Amino acid sequence: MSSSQIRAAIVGSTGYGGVELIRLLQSHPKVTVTSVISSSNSGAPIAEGFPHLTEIRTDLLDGIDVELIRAKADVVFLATPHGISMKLAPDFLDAGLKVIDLSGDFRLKSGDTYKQWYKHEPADQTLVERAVYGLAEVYGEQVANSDFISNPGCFTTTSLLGLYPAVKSGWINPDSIIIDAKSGVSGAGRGLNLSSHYSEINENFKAYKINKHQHTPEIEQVLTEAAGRPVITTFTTHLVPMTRGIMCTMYATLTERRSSAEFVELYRQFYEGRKFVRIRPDGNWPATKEVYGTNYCDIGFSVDERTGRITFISVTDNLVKGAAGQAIQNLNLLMKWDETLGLQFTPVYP
Ligand SMILES: NC(=O)C1=CN([C@@H]2O[C@H](COP(=O)(O)OP(=O)(O)OC[C@H]3O[C@@H](n4cnc5c(N)ncnc54)[C@H](OP(=O)(O)O)[C@@H]3O)[C@@H](O)[C@H]2O)C=CC1
Ligand SMILES: CC(=O)N[C@@H](CCC(=O)OP(=O)(O)O)C(=O)O
Repeated sequence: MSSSQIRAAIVGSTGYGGVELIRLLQSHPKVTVTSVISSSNSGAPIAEGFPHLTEIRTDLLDGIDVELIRAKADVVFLATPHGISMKLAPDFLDAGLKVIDLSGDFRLKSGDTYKQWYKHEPADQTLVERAVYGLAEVYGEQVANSDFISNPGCFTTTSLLGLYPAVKSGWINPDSIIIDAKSGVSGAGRGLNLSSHYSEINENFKAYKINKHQHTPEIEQVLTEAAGRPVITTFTTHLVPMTRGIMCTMYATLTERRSSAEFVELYRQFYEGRKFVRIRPDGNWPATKEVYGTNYCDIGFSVDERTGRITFISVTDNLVKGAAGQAIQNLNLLMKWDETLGLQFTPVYP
């Protein structure tokens, strides 16, 4: 292994986020996965539960052993549930590892807000402040100067990439924003629960966590920073009978008369040089299949002159840009590599 390469460990490697990290990192030119970790199944070959991973080099699941992982890895991804990441991160950071956490534990800067929305005690405030919020296209510079990244939520990434430039520029009234979000079922993770059974989901379309979704304060935290004043928003999530994909349809009132073409230009300038955000031309709106299996976020616009409102459509693959892909993009930024390393895929289509 050349000195420009690093070794990665994945905790929660038997979940959807962890398995996606394994898949994507197999083709990363500078990262070798040296430890895949399971809290419930250590010692077993990973291919036992995931036959599609038969070819991967590191095949035996390790347990959670900080000393062992420190000896084997330079960076650790925590693809673990809320409440668990906050218990694991301190020891890995103390051991000198870089940590990229996919959970919500370090995203909200206010412990009271975390407690209100996640319904359990927040992480240690010093660690919360140390974590850089890894919305890569917006906070990439801070990511590059950190060793501890809090990867954003999947809905949050999709919503914020679609809204941030418009709020930052003052082109929309942030108080008027409504976010209507839909996700494929893998967004709920691999664990079994009634609401994601086949017969509950198939040929069904349902809203959930209305006005209670944990990504609401995360979205508001970033929009507040963009607007320079407090922003609250309406955010509704729906489950769609598909495996991967998120679409956020978002509405806001314009502060001045502007055309869709002007929004296209504003966004192209804002995201110039950022390969994973693709701005659609006027009159062209993205669909989830057009980003499937990739780290892209595609965004389209439609200004309605009749109502003075704009509709934004933003799509991602929840497991890639919404989770494992953005986590790797953040690793690339943190290592000061090209942010696209190991992430240049063409969407799977049809
Ligand atoms: N699915 C998605 O689209 C997205 C998920 N996320 C976040 O990423 C994280 C992982 O999500 P996802 O992969 O979907 O979830 P899954 O439920 O599919 O997997 C979570 C994994 O965490 C491990 N785990 C559970 N309890 C513990 C524990 N006490 N200690 C250590 N590990 C534990 C389990 O593996 P084992 O039993 O083998 O240890 C399990 O496979 C979550 O925080 C989620 O909110 C973020 C964005 C999108
Ligand atoms: C379909 C589905 O259930 N999705 C999950 C979001 C998963 C995710 O990105 O969020 P966290 O990391 O914040 O859990 C949800 O709505 O809670």
